[in-house]
Amino acid sequence: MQDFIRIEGAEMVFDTRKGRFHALQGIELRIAHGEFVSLIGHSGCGKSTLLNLIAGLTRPTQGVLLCENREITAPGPERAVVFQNHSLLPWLSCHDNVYLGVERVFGARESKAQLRQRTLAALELVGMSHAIAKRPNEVSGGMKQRVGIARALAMEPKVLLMDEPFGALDALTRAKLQDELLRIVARTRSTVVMVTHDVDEAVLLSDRIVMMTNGPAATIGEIATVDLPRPRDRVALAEDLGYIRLRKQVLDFLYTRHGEKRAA
Ligand SMILES: Nc1ncnc2c1ncn2[C@@H]1O[C@H](COP(=O)(O)OP(=O)(O)OP(=O)(O)O)[C@@H](O)[C@H]1O
Repeated sequence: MQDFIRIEGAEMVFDTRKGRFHALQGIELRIAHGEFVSLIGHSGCGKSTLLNLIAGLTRPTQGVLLCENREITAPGPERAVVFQNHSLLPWLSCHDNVYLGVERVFGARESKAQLRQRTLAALELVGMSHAIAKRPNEVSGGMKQRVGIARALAMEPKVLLMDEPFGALDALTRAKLQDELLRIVARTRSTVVMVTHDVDEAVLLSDRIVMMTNGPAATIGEIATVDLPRPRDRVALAEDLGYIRLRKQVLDFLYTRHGEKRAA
């Protein structure tokens, strides 16, 4: 399998007012084209820091990150990011929020009609065709998140980087969007790297789950391969022995072997 993203010996040290803070060390990871990889670990272990390195929003203090054999040195349209809080522009309609991203990527070579077509197709993919004229404050949290995902998908990124994309949603909306993401990714065959705190979400969606140790100097502790067949059905999986085993493997890692350190 050809590596699509390669992370070699990545380390991240932040300069803070209290001195240097060693967030990540010795990160080695290879992600194949079309793979869905989750990053899971306790709060503050460095999941977002690692995602930001892949996004090119920050540079590692040591090591190298490559996307298709090219070093990642800055953000690029081939690596779209979806954040927990949708980050839509409040003064633009849902349509225009997506259109803006589409225009940035394809505006130089495509007509306005083509750009509009891309925008509408992406909004349809996430089930938001009915609300294209609404502004973000006129739709629910789950709908805003869908528009954020549509904006990222419409830019046809080679990799979708998601930082707890469903973290701010209620459990039912979250389940619905997870199922939708499963369908979308099956259709688009996107490569996805997703940060999550949610063990069930990680097992349901991923091909591999990257479990991170606690910081400071967090690193990859273990990687679980999720060999459950797709398409996956959350209700059927609840009784699947493979699913239960994987869930336990991640829970053991997080709570038995790498329990969160508590202040005394
Ligand atoms: N710009 C920064 N400057 C200084 N320290 C930082 C910076 N960004 C992150 N950190 C520190 O690095 C560590 C990892 O942070 P990060 O946000 O990556 O963790 P996380 O696993 O994503 O946490 P959470 O699950 O709570 O979102 C934390 O201790 C955080 O305080």
